[in-house]
Amino acid sequence: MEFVEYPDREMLALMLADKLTGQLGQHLRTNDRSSLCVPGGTTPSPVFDNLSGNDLDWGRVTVFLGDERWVNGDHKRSNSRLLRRHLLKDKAAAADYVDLYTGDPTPEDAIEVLGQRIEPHLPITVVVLGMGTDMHTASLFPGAPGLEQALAPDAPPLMAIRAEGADEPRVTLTARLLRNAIHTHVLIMGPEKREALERARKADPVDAPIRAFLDDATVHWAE
Ligand SMILES: O=C1O[C@H](COP(=O)(O)O)[C@@H](O)[C@H](O)[C@H]1O
Repeated sequence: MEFVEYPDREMLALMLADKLTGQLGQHLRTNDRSSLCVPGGTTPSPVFDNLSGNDLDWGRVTVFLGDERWVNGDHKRSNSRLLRRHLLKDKAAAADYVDLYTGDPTPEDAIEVLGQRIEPHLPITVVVLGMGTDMHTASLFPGAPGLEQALAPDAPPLMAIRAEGADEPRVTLTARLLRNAIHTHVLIMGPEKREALERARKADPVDAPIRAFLDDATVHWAE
């Protein structure tokens, strides 16, 4: 694991956005298309705001979330809503977006079609993961029924998750897809998440799902 500490959140947002742009651009030099998998939640919007204005051949980039909350796209807890407001605008409006919310009554109803939507964009070129203070990442929550399967090397591409720590049913990419990304970044801010990261480093992925991704990740942190 590489750990990068920034003097402040603004600097983190600027420098991480440039790093992601560079890695996607480099990949596009030798490939027709690149894929960018990003987190939702409360942390990444400043990174997205910077990223959306960066020069990149966005028309050859496919963007999707690592997880989605099973709510309408205009709901305030929708991760897609966050992306539409902060990432899929400006220069990045040209990117292709694969929405994980289908409008089906439950995420279980959509799992098969979502697998088909994501499959053409694998392996993920660049994944950015967030983390909660409970050490969940994407919607891989400690204690969630099915978590062991979602962490297994033979997991399906996506799974529906219903966890105590989550307010609504979710859909998540499984560890198999997320771990196979070419470049892996973890984005965390604040002292509580830094402490959680230290706990996760000593834990088992079943108790601290973010642990499954740390060995190959660059962790970006600012107070
Ligand atoms: O519920 C979620 O939580 C994590 C962490 O979110 P944050 O609000 O603590 O930044 C996020 O990475 C995930 O995509 C989201 O659905």
